[in-house]
Amino acid sequence: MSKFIPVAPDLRLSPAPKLALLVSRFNTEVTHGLRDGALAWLAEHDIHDVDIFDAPGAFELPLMSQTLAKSGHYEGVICLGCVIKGDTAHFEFISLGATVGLMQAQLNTEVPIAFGVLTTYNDEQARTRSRDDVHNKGREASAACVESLAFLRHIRR
Ligand SMILES: Nc1c(NC[C@H](O)[C@H](O)[C@H](O)CO)[nH]c(=O)[nH]c1=O
Ligand SMILES: CC(=O)[C@@H](O)COP(=O)(O)O
Repeated sequence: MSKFIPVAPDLRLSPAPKLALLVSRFNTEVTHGLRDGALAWLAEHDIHDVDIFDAPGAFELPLMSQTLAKSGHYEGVICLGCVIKGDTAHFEFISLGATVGLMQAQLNTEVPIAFGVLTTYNDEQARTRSRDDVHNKGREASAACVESLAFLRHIRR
């Protein structure tokens, strides 16, 4: 018979993990909202040991996050960014590069790398996902990173 194995139901980990938060400067008014949401969620879960780094844009996130993950200093990396559709195909390439690159980095390093990158059709969609409320996607990225690393701790113990 199958059984459900809850690994860390309340996501309060002991010892608390050290994390890296990598924040794209492109569309800063949005990415800083994501950053604040991510940090708020972490603080609510007693995670305070977080090093914050800037990235120029979403396209740079894969290499920079892979380097952070490989450094051995961090148990998880949370990437935050915002790509908003413009007039050209640029949006598709940046979004695809970031998505595929972050997945590759996560699998290459076996360190959780959260994808907190908005890929929206307009400014309003980006604003509603980066406000100081429960819909903030930075909060979601922090939760995903911590849940993944709780799982990895449990399986690798
Ligand atoms: N247009 C957006 C970008 N573009 C910049 C790229 O991410 C990159 O920094 C540049 O191509 C140099 O390599 N970045 C975003 O994060 N969001 C955008 O909407
Ligand atoms: C991510 C984008 O598409 C945007 O910043 C670039 O705009 P455009 O396609 O109008 O050059």
